Amino acid sequence: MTALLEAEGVVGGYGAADEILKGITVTLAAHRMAAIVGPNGAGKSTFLKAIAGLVKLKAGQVRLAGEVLTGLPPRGIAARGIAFVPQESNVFGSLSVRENLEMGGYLEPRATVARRVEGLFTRFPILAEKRRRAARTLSGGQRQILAMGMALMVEPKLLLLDEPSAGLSPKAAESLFDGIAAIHQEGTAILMVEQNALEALAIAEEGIVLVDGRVARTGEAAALAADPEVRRLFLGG
Ligand SMILES: Nc1ncnc2c1ncn2[C@@H]1O[C@H](COP(=O)(O)OP(=O)(O)OP(=O)(O)O)[C@@H](O)[C@H]1O
Repeated sequence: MTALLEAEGVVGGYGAADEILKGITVTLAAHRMAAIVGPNGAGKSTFLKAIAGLVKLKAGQVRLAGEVLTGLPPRGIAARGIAFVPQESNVFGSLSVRENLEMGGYLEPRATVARRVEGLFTRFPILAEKRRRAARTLSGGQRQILAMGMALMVEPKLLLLDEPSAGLSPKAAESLFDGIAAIHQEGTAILMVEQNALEALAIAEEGIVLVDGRVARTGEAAALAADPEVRRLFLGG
């Protein structure tokens, strides 16, 4: 079986600091969910951006279903089925919830957009309830749901989530993780970077521990979360 996502020997970073990622190899099968965890500054967010085409690769390759993505602009990568939800500024504050969702699908035919918006309203009743409200009036958790909803408007094969629970209360984070688990159960592959490592590993199937730009451990998420050495060395106890 061809892996959905293959990152091979990925080296990259920003400007002069072009080796934040020091050779990362990761694969993800279709419909699977992996959580990327590890200490601050390990390069977790940078790795997601490298997959999305927002960080230039100095070496290595990224493939989706066997097709090489390396060198494509972010738009080209998105068109092939990868949707990236950044940590911040991921909704249009002055637009309504419905308009934000419509923006997410602006390249799709109108009837498709209408159908998918209705589907998201069913999946996330809070979005239906607030459909006419400006996105800036939503709570942090609701805004993250909306940002994921916008990404889902193109029915991506792979959803990249950059610290979706950042800044949320524990209760809001829990509810957000329920939403992410539901999206995954409906068949979308997810690669998620999280500070809330144990919560993320609890809903993911696979775990990837990044430390200083390298893969320190990979494995079944539940096994990693239960491993005392992983907890002590990489997850802060
Ligand atoms: N736009 C940028 N320009 C230059 N350096 C950056 C930029 N963004 C991040 N870095 C640096 O890259 C390194 C890795 O950052 P990254 O955000 O990927 O880490 P992380 O593992 O996601 O950790 P955190 O949870 O703290 O965000 C850090 O040293 C950071 O200072």
